[in-house]
Amino acid sequence: MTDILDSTTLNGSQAPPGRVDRDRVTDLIGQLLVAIGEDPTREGLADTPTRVAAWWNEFFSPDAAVPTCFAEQHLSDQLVVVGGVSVWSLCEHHLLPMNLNVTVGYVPDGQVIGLSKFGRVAQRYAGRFQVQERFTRQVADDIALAIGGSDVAVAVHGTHLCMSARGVRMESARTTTLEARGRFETDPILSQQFLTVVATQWGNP
Ligand SMILES: Nc1nc2c(ncn2[C@@H]2O[C@H](COP(=O)(O)OP(=O)(O)OP(=O)(O)O)[C@@H](O)[C@H]2O)c(=O)[nH]1
Ligand SMILES: [Zn+2]
Repeated sequence: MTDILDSTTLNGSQAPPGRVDRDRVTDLIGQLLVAIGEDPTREGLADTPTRVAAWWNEFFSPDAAVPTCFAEQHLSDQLVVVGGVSVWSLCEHHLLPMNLNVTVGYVPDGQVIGLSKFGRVAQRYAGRFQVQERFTRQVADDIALAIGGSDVAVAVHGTHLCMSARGVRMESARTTTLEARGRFETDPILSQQFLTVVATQWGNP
């Protein structure tokens, strides 16, 4: 397990993905089809390598800028929670999809973050090979950077196809990760308020 979850990959400093060589991927997918006993020239598969290469190109997100913030001097004590941010990533152990349902909470201190940016931050880190724990930390890091403070909480509810559709085959298994920083770590009332909103948003999936 150590090589899967070591401190290098969990510390949020993962390099952004590089450029996809679509011609090479197309060629390799054709080879993969042969290797698993298929005929890549048959009608139904003829365009599959090109489509799969297009998908890999689409999957890897470009690196994004720091989220836009707006000055709101009078706001310094309000809990803001943005939920329903659902993104698809790929687990880096099996290259199978994971759905990550993200809820972010923060306390503005003189500025607020543009609401769409929570989705953009989540998409940025979903568009690479991931483990849920690292994704959760990376989202928290970016939001903390944007607000220039540490009062940030990120909760992620994950469904991993590598656990549901193969291997141990537990369809209902869900993984929850929570990164609570600053006042979300030290203030039990704020923490409870955030978790109550999270529970309300997630319902009983
Ligand atoms: N901690 C963590 N583990 C993950 C995540 N995604 C997948 N995994 C796990 O990564 C592990 C890989 O284990 P291995 O023993 O190397 O691979 P495997 O033989 O295919 O394991 P099984 O999935 O148990 O069949 C599995 O336990 C997966 O459930 C994730 O986001 N976080
Ligand atoms: Zn996996």
